[in-house]
Amino acid sequence: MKFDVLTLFPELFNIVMRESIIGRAQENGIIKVNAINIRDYSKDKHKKVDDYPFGGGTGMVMTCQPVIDAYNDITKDMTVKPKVIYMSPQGRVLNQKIAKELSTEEHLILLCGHYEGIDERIIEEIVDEEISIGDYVLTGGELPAMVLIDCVSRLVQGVLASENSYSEESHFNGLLEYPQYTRPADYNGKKVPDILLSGHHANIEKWRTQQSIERTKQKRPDMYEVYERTHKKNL
Ligand SMILES: Nc1nonc1C(=O)NC1CCNCC1
Repeated sequence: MKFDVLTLFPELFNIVMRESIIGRAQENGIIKVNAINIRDYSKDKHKKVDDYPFGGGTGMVMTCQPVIDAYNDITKDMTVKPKVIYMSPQGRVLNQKIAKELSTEEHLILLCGHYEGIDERIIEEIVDEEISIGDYVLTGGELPAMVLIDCVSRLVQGVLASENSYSEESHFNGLLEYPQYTRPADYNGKKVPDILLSGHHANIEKWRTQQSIERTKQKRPDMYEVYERTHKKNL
């Protein structure tokens, strides 16, 4: 899976996306993150990429020309144009279900805004979808793009050790994940639940499912309500 990222700060991606699981997935050729510097496409003699908003107002707006030319350049030889996602607080809020959907795409182009925002005509011209990482406002779209790349990439086959790595995680099955423990079995008098030391896998699985249901009910009643509706008979 390939991510082309249109950004004013490509170095952020070159540093963060070469570490840990995502970095290894890139080394193994399973995913590719290609950051493109929008500023390189500016035709302004000072390489400007923003300007004052028509109608007044504070802050600056990213101009059309560099972004559209960057998009046209990276897609000029593509017969099938990849989906373009603009990271924006106005988009649908990213969740595990959306991440799963996006993980089936071969190629995505992510557009990172900066300043107050981008000229609306960019959205009209090249953007297929806006996605938000939450209802708050950041200084740039780079962190949201990295969040999306991370949560989508880990669902791509071969990135994690096995599918089991995420199939019981929070949000994957509509529940929050059960509590996790590792050695030592007794830490400062805090003991690991005996069931986890029993070696009885069926009982362990039952306990874990019950723990997931209970903590979802307690921490995310909104999620629990959906789970209860769809699993009424089993509860
Ligand atoms: N929340 C967000 N999810 O995706 N992008 C988000 C965001 O706050 N973007 C900023 C909005 C103001 N201009 C700079 C970028």
